Amino acid sequence: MLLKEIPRDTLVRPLSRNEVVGLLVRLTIFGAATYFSIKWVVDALDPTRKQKLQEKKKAEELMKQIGVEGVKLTEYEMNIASHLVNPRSIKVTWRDIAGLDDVITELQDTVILPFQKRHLFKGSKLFQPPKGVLLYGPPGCGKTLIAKATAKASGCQFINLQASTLTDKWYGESQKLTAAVFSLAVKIQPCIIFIDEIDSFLRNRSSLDHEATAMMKAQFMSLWDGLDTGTDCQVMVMGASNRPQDVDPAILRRMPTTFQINLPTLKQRQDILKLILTGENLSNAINLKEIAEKTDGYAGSDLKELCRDAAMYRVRDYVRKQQMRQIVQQLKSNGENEERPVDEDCLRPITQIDLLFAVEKMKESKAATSSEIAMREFPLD
Ligand SMILES: Nc1ncnc2c1ncn2[C@@H]1O[C@H](COP(=O)(O)OP(=O)(O)OP(=O)(O)O)[C@@H](O)[C@H]1O
Repeated sequence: MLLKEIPRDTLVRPLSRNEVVGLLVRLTIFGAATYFSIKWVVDALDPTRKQKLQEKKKAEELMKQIGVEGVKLTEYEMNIASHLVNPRSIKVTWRDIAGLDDVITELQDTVILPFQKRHLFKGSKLFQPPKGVLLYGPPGCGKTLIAKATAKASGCQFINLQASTLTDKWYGESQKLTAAVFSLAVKIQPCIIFIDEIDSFLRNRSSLDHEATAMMKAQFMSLWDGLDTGTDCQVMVMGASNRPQDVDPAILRRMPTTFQINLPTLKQRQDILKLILTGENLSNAINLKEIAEKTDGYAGSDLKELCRDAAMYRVRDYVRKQQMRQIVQQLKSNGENEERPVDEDCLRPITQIDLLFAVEKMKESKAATSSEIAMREFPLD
């Protein structure tokens, strides 16, 4: 029907109440349908939608596990929450760390006590847990172990933040995620934000930095400073680094509490070996001091690898012995194809010779890798 065909009276007369209500209902339905259609199209076009849904699900499960319920999280906080570690699920305790008693005692006094005895320190800015702690030293010496044991002992929530979580995102997203790290930590406090290899994440700022990276670092620092405002804020950033000299000095200033975790001394190596071999079937003639003496310059992770290797020799021996027995049994049964069960069913104990073999093997592989690195650093042509 054309507009001019509509009677003039109908056009100029005021609308009745029912007509206004009907118009409003139609407009509302149309608006809602348009909104949901656009939202559906935008969601369908979002390349990260699937990942976001997975992260949301994981985050919700983790929040439930750690007993934080009824806290409303934004989409970005959900993303960060998927990196939460339930302190109760952490297996590492102080007893799993050998030779670092001094570091552990100091950590207990300066970091864990203020978290555990919150009521004693309430209201005082001086007795808050430090806002930043740095663990530094060569690789494989127990920094990650210490961070995990700290989270377990303090009972704090633990955000295990990977640099890539913040840096791999689209332009602008990394800043929103950085903000979410701190806002989430405050919502679920007491909380430790752990950043392994902090040197690669918050390294010396340079003019070569991408604009987004530079902004993210500046924002990280200002949010970190913001934690200082409340006396009851129980959030701490804990960084671990093999190369503290590469960490931005402005970041280092924010981590005044530092713990140096060096390569283990002779006594510490002996303690680490003893701990690693606890519960294993060892021969009586084991002399761990001799092994510790032969492993100068080895990290805790090297000692673990060495013990694993030593333990494997007896497995190889066992398998060979089994094979020999089978051959002998087959020969004895004069070609009868019948397979007899092999009686011996346990491994022999780990011996000193196994450990010494493992030391020699590791020395060779260390020499080979260091000469390979030297070749890479000083190419022949
Ligand atoms: N003091 C120690 N006591 C017991 N085990 C140790 C100790 N130090 C290292 N280890 C062993 O070495 C492994 C690696 O240690 P960890 O990951 O904590 O080292 P890291 O210093 O964080 O190394 P990276 O810098 O490479 O991350 C541990 O899982 C543990 O088995």
